[in-house]
Amino acid sequence: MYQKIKKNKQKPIQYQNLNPFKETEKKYKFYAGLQTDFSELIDLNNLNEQQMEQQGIHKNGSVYRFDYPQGVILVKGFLNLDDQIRISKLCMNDYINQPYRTNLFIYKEDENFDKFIVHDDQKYHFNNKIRWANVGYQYDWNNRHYPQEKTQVPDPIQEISQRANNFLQLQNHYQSESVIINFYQSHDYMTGHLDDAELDQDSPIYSFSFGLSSVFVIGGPTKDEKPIAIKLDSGDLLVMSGHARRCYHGVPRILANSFHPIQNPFPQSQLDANLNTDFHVFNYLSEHRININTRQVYKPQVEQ
Ligand SMILES: O=C(O)CCC(=O)C(=O)O
Ligand SMILES: [Fe+2]
Repeated sequence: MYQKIKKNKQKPIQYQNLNPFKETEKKYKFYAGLQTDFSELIDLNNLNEQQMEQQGIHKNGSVYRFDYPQGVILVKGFLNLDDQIRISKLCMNDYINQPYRTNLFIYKEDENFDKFIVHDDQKYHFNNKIRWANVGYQYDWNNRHYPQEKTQVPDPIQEISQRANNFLQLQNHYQSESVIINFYQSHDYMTGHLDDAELDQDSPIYSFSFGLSSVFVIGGPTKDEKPIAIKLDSGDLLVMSGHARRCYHGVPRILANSFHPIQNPFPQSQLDANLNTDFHVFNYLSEHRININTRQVYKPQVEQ
């Protein structure tokens, strides 16, 4: 199911008796002038072994498996910076064009939208009205199902999906069939939802993060279960497998000023008149977040 990425209206929700899921979303949302308590946010860069044990998190190299919700797996730094820039550039330049679809195409606001354009050495432009793009099987909004028609999932996205599945060995055959690419500005958020449109509710969702870090919340099959909140950084792979595939999740917060790759590929000394698009993509990523999540819509042909 696609969720509209929403602009933050900057007003705390006032209702009483919020369910536990909404309560957590509210806690992490950005409200101008209000401080957020991040003390319960799980940042795997900063947890020691004892804290991980207390929270039911099992580490093996860069892979973190969660007891709750069962089936959540986070691989830190799964994609290196080159991959992050290469794939983000494709999202911004290619995957927003026909035959793929975006929210603008569906809502017919403006089909001749601008795409990512480098104006000059210093500037880039991306039409921020584009909130999401969909490649692969196209979800039919009017009839609320996946139609048979489909575009091809582009090779670079197939490749990272296969790489994720091979790395974690979650199932023998994984076919990336429908992919949503979300574009977030720094005050955007995505409300809690289930991804329940796919007939295959058992194959994992592989979800890749690019650019600004975010607060990702995931709870249970209803909003009555209190979710956990995990910090996702650029390059991370978040997996919703098994039980977690059917759990409510969302992104209540994008964290401003949080994109700090260890090595800067564009040191000032190398910046000259030949600036390439990669530099602009890098700058875009320091002010925005891109998420790619891939689903298998139908059951794999070959049984496990
Ligand atoms: O942006 C994210 O990390 C999650 C996106 C998501 O849940 C979705 O597109 O269904
Ligand atoms: Fe989702």
